[in-house]
Amino acid sequence: MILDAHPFNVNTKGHLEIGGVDTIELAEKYGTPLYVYDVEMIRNRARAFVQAFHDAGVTGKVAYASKAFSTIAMLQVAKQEGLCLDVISEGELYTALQADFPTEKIHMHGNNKNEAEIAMAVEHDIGCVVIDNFHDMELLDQELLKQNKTMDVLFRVTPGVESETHRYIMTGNEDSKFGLDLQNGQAEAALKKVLGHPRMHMKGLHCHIGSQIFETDGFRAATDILFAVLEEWKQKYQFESDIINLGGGFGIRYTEEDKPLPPGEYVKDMIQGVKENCYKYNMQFPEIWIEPGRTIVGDAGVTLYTIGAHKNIPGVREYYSVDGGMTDNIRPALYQSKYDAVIANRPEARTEKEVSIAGKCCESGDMLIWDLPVPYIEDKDILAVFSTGAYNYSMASHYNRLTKPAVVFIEDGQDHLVVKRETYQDIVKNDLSYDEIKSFT
Ligand SMILES: Cc1ncc(COP(=O)(O)O)c(C=O)c1O
Ligand SMILES: N[C@@H](CCCC[NH3+])C(=O)O
Repeated sequence: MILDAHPFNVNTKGHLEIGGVDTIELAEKYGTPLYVYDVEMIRNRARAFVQAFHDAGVTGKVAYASKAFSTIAMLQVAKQEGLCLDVISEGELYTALQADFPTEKIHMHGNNKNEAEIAMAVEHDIGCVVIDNFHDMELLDQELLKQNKTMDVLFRVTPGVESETHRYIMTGNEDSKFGLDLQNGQAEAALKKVLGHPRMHMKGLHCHIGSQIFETDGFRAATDILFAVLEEWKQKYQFESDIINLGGGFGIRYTEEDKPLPPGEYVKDMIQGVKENCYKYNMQFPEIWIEPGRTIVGDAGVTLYTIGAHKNIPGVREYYSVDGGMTDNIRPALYQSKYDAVIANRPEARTEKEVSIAGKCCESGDMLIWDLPVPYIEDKDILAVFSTGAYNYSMASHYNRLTKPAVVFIEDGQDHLVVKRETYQDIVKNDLSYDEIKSFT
């Protein structure tokens, strides 16, 4: 049964519940589509990563990759759990500042950081900037000079490891827009520029090999490559890395087919890989940093939709449409991602047929789930799609002028609205009418 693959219960009314709260009541109270998060699950994931370092007696930093789901309340949860934070844009940094996130725990990524982003990072004395290319380095240097400050930096490098994942979420391979290339000498040329630099303090290497990865081999391979380079740099430049950042990318369960490792397993294996390399090259043991995004929030999130139109094409397919779609979950259209779902008002009912769940956008590709086993379906049933906590709200759009759904957190058996549903006024608030244009000229 689909429900068995997901950590949610059914209450005495026979309804799906999240953190002890009835999803049907949530749908009635807040409307649909609705993103709902079980905050205890988020906290447990964060704690599992932190605990794994603690258990191993190793200094590690767990930075939540805020791109997965960035809202003020979420970043406050990350802060309460003592995590560090990755941001890749002014908007993500701004959200962190609004959440009063300790700036020294913020790391800035991005393959095209602009002057304003770098200036903001320097102004707020964030923990470090991850240099992705020479353009970054140049801008950072100028800004540090201007503000008369210093900054810790890491280099994001592409180790040339191909992770077993969709091509669009693979990032550690050589042919990637991200990072300084290790093979062709780019990273070494960058190192020469920062060594002994008065304002940039080179702290170590970073790599992120991809996303939704279920085994540890890729991380191990990347670690070996990073250390081989570090050994060369130690010999040539007496450089030793204080930090090794192995990125994020740990897989979660979307459907039964996905077999994720517990967070601690990834960490244990990474630590082992770093230990072996330090021993091999007789190097100091660096701090190990990781950057989980999806694993922290992914399966803690569920999206509730109301089922509307039904189209049966006998012998071909039965479609049910919901009141959201690619605007609140672009992943099936972008990566052919698969999702599980149940009818939240009768999640345990016997399945009778397979149907496909369509969104309401004007795109044939706006499909959320193909061939979902379901019981009988009635108009206005509530569909709960699992594992929508990462890269759904954060990648939402206004296509077809749909408003972005509200976000509700469930904690201690209580529901809290943490992002209001957008209104149509929100949608047009930046539009200028012809009357307004004329008044400017
Ligand atoms: C540099 C970096 N760190 C961390 C992450 C988070 O990845 P995930 O959400 O798969 O853990 C990403 C996104 O893939 C990334 O690009
Ligand atoms: N957004 C992607 C992953 C890429 C994350 C950032 N490098 C997803 O939904 O799976």
